[in-house]
Amino acid sequence: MSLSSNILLGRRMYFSPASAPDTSVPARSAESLALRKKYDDALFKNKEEHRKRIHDLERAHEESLDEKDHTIRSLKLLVLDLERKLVDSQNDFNENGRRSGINPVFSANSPVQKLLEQLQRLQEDKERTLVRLTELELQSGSVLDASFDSVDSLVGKTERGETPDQMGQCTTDTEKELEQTKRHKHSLEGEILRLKDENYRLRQFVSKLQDRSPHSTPESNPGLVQKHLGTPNRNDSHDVVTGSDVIDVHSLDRQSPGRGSLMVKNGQIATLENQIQFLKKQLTLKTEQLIKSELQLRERSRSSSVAEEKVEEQKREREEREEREEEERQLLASVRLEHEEEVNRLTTALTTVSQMALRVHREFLEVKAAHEALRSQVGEVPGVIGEVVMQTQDQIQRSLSSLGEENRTIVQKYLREMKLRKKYHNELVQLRGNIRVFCRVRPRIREDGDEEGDLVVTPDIDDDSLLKVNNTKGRDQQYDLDKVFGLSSTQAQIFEEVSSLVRSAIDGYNVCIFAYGQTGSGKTYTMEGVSDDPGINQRALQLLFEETSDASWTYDISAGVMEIYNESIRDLLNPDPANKLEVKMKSEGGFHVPGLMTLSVSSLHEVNQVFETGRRNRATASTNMNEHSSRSHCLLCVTVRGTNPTTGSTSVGRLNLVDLAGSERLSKSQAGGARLKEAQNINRSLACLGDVIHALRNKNSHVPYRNSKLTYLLQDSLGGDSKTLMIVQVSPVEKNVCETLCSLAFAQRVRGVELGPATRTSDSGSRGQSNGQTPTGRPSNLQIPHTPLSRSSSISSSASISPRQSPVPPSASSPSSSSHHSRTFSTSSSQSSSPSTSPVSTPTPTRKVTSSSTKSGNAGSPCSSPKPGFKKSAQSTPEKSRGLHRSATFSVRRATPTK
Ligand SMILES: Nc1ncnc2c1ncn2[C@@H]1O[C@H](COP(=O)(O)OP(=O)(O)OP(=O)(O)O)[C@@H](O)[C@H]1O
Repeated sequence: MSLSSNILLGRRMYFSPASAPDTSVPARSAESLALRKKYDDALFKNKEEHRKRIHDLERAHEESLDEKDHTIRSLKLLVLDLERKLVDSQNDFNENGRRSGINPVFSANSPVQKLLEQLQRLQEDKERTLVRLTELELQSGSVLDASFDSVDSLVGKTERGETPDQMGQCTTDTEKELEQTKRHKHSLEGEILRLKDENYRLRQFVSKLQDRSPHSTPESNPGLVQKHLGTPNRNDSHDVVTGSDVIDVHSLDRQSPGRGSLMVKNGQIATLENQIQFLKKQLTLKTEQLIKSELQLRERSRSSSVAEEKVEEQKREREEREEREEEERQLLASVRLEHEEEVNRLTTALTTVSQMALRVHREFLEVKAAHEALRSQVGEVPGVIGEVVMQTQDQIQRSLSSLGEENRTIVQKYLREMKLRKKYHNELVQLRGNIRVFCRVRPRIREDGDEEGDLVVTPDIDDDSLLKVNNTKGRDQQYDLDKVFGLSSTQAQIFEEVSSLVRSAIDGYNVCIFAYGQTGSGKTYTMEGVSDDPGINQRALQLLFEETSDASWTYDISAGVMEIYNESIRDLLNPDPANKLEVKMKSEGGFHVPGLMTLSVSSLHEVNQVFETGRRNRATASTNMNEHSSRSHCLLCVTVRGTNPTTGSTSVGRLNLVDLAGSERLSKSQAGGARLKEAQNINRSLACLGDVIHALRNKNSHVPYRNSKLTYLLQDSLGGDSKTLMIVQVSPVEKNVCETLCSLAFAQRVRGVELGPATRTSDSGSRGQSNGQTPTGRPSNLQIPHTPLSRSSSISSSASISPRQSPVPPSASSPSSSSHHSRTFSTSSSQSSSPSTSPVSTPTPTRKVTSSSTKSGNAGSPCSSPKPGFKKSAQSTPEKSRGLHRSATFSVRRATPTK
C-alpha cells in the first residue's frame, strides 16, 4: 500500500508543474483575442475612411481631367477656326489684290506673310503643348496610382493588425507622404482651376476675335461660337479689345471698298498679331507651368517609389514576423502535444506499476501464507525430512558409486585405447623407421637454486606422450613425443622402455640410443647413472648378458668407449694422447674407428670396470651449470656377435650408447679459456647434428655428415638402417626455459626424420628386413614386450639365409616356440663375472687380446696393453667402397676364457 501511495504522490508531484501553463494559456489567448478584435475594428474604420478619401480623390481627379480635355478640345477647335478664317482672309485678299493689281499682303516680307509664319509656329507650339499636356496627364495618373497603392498598402498594414507602435517611425512617414500627396493633389486641383480660368479668358478673347471678324461674327455663326466655347454667348468681348483696335469697317467699306478692306484686313492682321503675341506668351507661361508641374510630378513619383519600397520592406518584415510567430505557435503546439503524450504514457505506466505492485503484494501474501502453512507442516513432521534426507543421500551414494564404476570402465577403456594407439603408432614408426624420441624431465637439483614453485615443465597426467611448457610469455606450449618421463621417473622405468631396443641388438640390428639436452639436464645421469642406481649403459649390458646367457647361439659381446673432445676422437680405454683415432669406412660398408680398443665383456663386473676406466679418462669439468659437466661426447659401442654352432649362422648387432655433451649458452655459463673452447666445439658439433637432422627430415639429397666428427661417427645410426632413439633431457625450472624450448623443438624435428625400416645383420654382415626371423625369434618391434629367448628350428635350419630373404614368417616367433632354450654359450657368465676376471683389479692372463689394428702406435702403448682378463679385437679394414651403409663399426670378439 505504501508503494502505491508513494507512486501516486510521485504522480502528483510530476503533474503539478506541467498543469500550470494549461490554465494561463487560455487567459492570455482571450486577452490577445480581445485586443485583436479591437484592433481589427479600428483597422476596418481606418480602411473605410481611406477608401472613401481615395474614391473622392479619384473622382475629383477624373473631373479635372475631363475639364482639361474639354478645354484642350475647345482650344483646338478655336485654333482650327482661326486657321480657316485666316485662309479665307488670305483668299479674299488675294482676290482683291488680283483685281487691284497689287498684292502687298503676300509679298515675301509682308506682315501678313510673317503673321502666317508666326501662326504656323504657334500652331506647332500648340501641338507640342498638347503632347506635353497628354504626357503630364499620364504622369499625374501614374503618380496618383502610386499614391493610391501606397495608401492601399498602408490600409493593408493596418488591416493586418500592425499597431502604430509595431510600425514605428515608418508608419508616420507614410502618413506624411500621404499628406503630401494630398497637398499635391490639392495644388494640382488649384492648377486645374487656374487653367480653367485661363481657358475661360482665352475663350473670351477668342470670342472677341470672332466678334471682330467680318466672316465669322457671333451673329453670323453664333451656334459655332457657342459650341466651341461651351459657354453662354456673351457680348462682353469689348472688354478685351482696346479703343484703338476698333476699326470702323462699314465706314471704310463705304468710303473706298478696296482701300478700306485692305485697311480692315491690316487692322485685323495687327489685331491677330497682337493676339498671337499674347497667345504665345500664354503658351510660354503654360509651358513653364507644365514643366514645373512635370518636375514636381517626377519628384513626387520618386518619393512615392521610395515610400513604396519602404512599405514593401515593412510588408516583408511583417510577413517574416508572421511566419516566425506561426512557427512558434506550431512548436508550442507540438511541445504541448508531446507533453500530453508523455503524461498519458506515464499515467499508463503508473497504472501498470500500481497494478503490478498490488499483484506482487497479493502474491507475497499468498507465499507468506504458503510459507506459514509449510512451516507448520514441517513443524508437524520433522521426522519426514530426516527420512527424505537419508533417502536422498542413499540415492546420491548409489549414483556416485555407479558413476565411479562407469568412470573406471571409461578410464580402463581409454587406457586400452591409448595402448592400442601407441601400439599402432609404434608399428607405424617401425615401418617408417622414424627416430623415436623420449623426453625425461630431471628433478630439481642444487644448481637450480632454492626458489620454490617455479617449475615450468609439466608432463600430461593422462597422456604419457604429451608435455607442456609454460613459455616465456606465460603461455603453455605443448609437445607431442613418443614417451615422456616426469620428474619422479626412475632409471628402471626408463630402461624398461628401451630394453626392447637393446634386445634388438642381439637380433643383429644396429641400435643407437643417445641422450641430448642442455648442460646439466641429466644426460649422464640417464645414460650412466650413479653407482647405486645405474643408467641405461649398465642396464643394457646386463640385459644383454641375461638374454644371451641361455640360448642355443653363442654370443660374443665386446665394448669400446671413446669420446669426441674438441673435434678429436679419443679412446677412453686407451688414453694415450698420441693415439689419434679417425673414422673410416669399411670395405663392406659402414664406418669404424680403426685402432679403437674394444674389450670383450661377459659380466657386469667387467662392464663396470670398462665404464670406470672410461669415466676416469673422460673429460669433465666443473662449470657454472654443472659441477661435473661432461666436456665431450661419449660413446659406448657394444657389439653383439651371435653364432649358431649347429648351423654356423651368425648375426652381428651393434648397440651405440651416446652421452652427448650438453649445449650451453656461453653468456650463461661464462666459460673462458679451455672451457670456452670446449663449449664452442660442443655447440658447433651439436649444430652440425641439427643440420644433419634438418637435411634428413627434408629428405635432402646431400646430408652433411662430414661436417663434424660426431655426425660422421653417427652416420649409420642417423641415416642408415639403425633403430635410433633419442632421449631429450630437460630441466624443469624457469631459468632454463629457453634451453628447454630449444631442446624440445629439436626433438620435434628429430621425430620427423624417417630412416626407413631397420635391417639386421646376419651371415657375415648381410642385411635383412626387420620383419624377418631373428636369432632370438622375436620380431624387431621396439614395443614388443619381453619374451624369453626362443630359437626356432626353422632359423637354425636356414641359417645361411639372410633375414631379408628368410622365408620364415614372423609367426615363427610365436610364443609356442619361445620355450625352446637350447642355446649354448661359450662363456659361462659365472666365469666372466668372477672377481678374478675383473679387468682392472685382477688381470686375467688367460684372456688374450688380439688386435688387428694396423696402427702400430697402439701396440705396446700403455693403453694398448690388454686390460686384464680382456682380449682386444679391434678391427681395421681398409676403406674400399662406399656402397651400402653398413652398421656396427666396433667389433670386439668375446674373449674365450682360458684356464
Ligand atoms: N633423474 C635424476 N634424478 C636425480 N638427479 C639427477 C637426475 N638427472 C640429473 N640429476 C642430477 O643433475 C646433475 C646434472 O646431471 P648430469 O651431469 O647428468 O647432466 P648432463 O646433462 O650430463 O650435464 P653435462 O652436459 O654438463 O654433462 C647431476 O648432479 C645429477 O646427479
